[in-house]
Amino acid sequence: MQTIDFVQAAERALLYEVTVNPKPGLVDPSSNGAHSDMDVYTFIDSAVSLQPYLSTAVTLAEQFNGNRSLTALFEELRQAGIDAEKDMFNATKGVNTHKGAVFSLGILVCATAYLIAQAQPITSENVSQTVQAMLQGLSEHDFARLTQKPEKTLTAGERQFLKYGATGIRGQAEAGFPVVMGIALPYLASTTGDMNGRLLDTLMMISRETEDSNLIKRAGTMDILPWWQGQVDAYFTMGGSKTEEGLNYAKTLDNICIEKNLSLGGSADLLILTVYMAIVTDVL
Ligand SMILES: CC(C)(COP(=O)(O)OP(=O)(O)OC[C@H]1O[C@@H](n2cnc3c(N)ncnc32)[C@H](O[C@H]2O[C@H](COP(=O)(O)OP(=O)(O)OP(=O)(O)O)[C@@H](O)[C@H]2O)[C@@H]1O)[C@@H](O)C(=O)NCCC(=O)NCCS
Ligand SMILES: Nc1ncnc2[nH]cnc12
Repeated sequence: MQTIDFVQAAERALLYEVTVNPKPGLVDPSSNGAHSDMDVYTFIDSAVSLQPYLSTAVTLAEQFNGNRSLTALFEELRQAGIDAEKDMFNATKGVNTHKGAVFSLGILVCATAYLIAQAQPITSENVSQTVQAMLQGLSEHDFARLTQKPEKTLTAGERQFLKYGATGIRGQAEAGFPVVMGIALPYLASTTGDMNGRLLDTLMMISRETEDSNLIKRAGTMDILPWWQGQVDAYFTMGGSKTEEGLNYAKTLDNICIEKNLSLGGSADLLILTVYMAIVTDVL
């Protein structure tokens, strides 16, 4: 059986993501992007605050009675995730750094620890299938009674489901994270060069393929998605992180995002998941 420190892998993934630069609209060591209330130190504090929760995700998986449905494992994890969100907000003094990651990374840590506990290999196919089994019926459950919820209390993801039918993070997770497993991880594996460039290009690739509810919320329209795809295509046409022109364009995109108050929080979360998977499958 493989010996993997899942918590360390998850912490590395959180810290690698915030370090990558220049990320358009997002926080990194050279820019706070379109976020006036946080910086890279806020993310370090947030990442460290999640350690106990990530350990709990491993323990829940290891102690799970395999005769029950995996949806029961997710329900236990979700309770722990709600507490972890509070720890995160305490650590960041109320700023939302890793709300999406608490959910998504917790699921991946739990799914990978479960596979090892069941003496199964960690492959993207196995992880994706385990996640799908854990989250079966999630969108239907969460979106079922939204029309009865007071308008003011709706989250960005809930609003976008009602307005556009976009299932956001829930849809992505329930499908076993296809952008991570099918696009981002193979893409990262195919890249060469320095770590920062490889991860920056992977983030840009992810953002091209994702309905990022953070981007849609900030823009106030789904029309932002084709516009953003055009920007990413221009970045890659210039050679991406491999050329000075491409890197300068990433900086230009950061300035455009700051000016338009746009951010790619959902894509950043998917990069965290991709790095986590890359570490536990020896791609990185
Ligand atoms: C399922 C939960 C994630 C809760 O979902 P919720 O409906 O509360 O939130 P969403 O708006 O759907 O988005 C959650 C975060 O997921 C990230 N994300 C967005 N799109 C995707 C995607 N396509 N794939 C993966 N991940 C995605 C994103 O996180 C990042 O952005 C954050 C900032 O975004 P946002 O929250 O929109 O913005 P604000 O904080 O308001 O500030 P501004 O930046 O706009 O100023 C950043 O932190 C990243 O992490 C989305 O934010 C889960 O939390 C859950 O299950 N909660 C418990 C709920 C529950 O059980 N309720 C009980 C009834 S069922
Ligand atoms: N680097 C980052 N900047 C802003 N929001 C994020 N959510 C996850 N990572 C982020």
